[in-house]
Amino acid sequence: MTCLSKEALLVRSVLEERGLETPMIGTGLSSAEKKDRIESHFTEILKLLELDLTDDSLAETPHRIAKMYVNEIFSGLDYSSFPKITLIDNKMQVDEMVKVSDITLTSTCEHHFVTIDGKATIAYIPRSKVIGLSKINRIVQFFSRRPQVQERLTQQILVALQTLLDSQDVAVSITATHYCVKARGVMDATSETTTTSLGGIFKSRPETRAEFLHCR
Ligand SMILES: Nc1nc2c(ncn2[C@@H]2O[C@H](COP(=O)(O)OP(=O)(O)OP(=O)(O)O)[C@@H](O)[C@H]2O)c(=O)[nH]1
Ligand SMILES: [Zn+2]
Repeated sequence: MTCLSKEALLVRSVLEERGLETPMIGTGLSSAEKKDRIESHFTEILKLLELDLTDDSLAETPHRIAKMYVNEIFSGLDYSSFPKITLIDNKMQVDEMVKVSDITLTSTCEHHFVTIDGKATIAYIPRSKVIGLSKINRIVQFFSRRPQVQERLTQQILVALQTLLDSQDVAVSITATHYCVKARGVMDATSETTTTSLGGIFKSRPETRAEFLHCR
């Protein structure tokens, strides 16, 4: 069994406590076992669609999907993929907002298992700790690599950062295109969805909230 980092364990326990963890059941299966089983089920799905799996283009598709689910697009279901977090003491006494804009976000809609394609903007006010910038992008990436609803994704990122920074003063905004809205169903090619989660001073102080929401 992989040993989880103390940051991964802490974030998971706070999300569970707050009822924000992705609903999961434990199977006890290894990654290799999961991939084997997913491959075999996808073989059945493709056959039910009457696709010929002896065709050289399709033959490896169940295997590719299994690998993609476990190693890539759903790897954030496993806390052993939680990023290594670098925090440094705020010796430089930064007390103004640090904001990272337009973070690439690619996730998967849990209702239809198609892509959510968006961008995240994240800000925090440093207190005792400053976080390595790329770690913010990596946390976005980790929680995006799950079947998601955008509202939960936004909250998970907020609470993970609040926990790691030991401060409530964090803000997260996500704007995304849902391919379940764009490429099927209602077929709306232009609408975007914005979700925002604000903590601490971002919620309580209108000027800070406005600076986050309106200034680039
Ligand atoms: N709140 C929220 N809803 C989402 C998200 N992703 C997809 N949905 C919605 O989930 C709903 C599922 O509704 P259903 O009526 O069960 O599914 P459906 O028959 O495929 O519905 P249509 O998409 O309207 O064709 C749809 O309205 C989706 O647009 C998300 O991130 N947040
Ligand atoms: Zn959907």
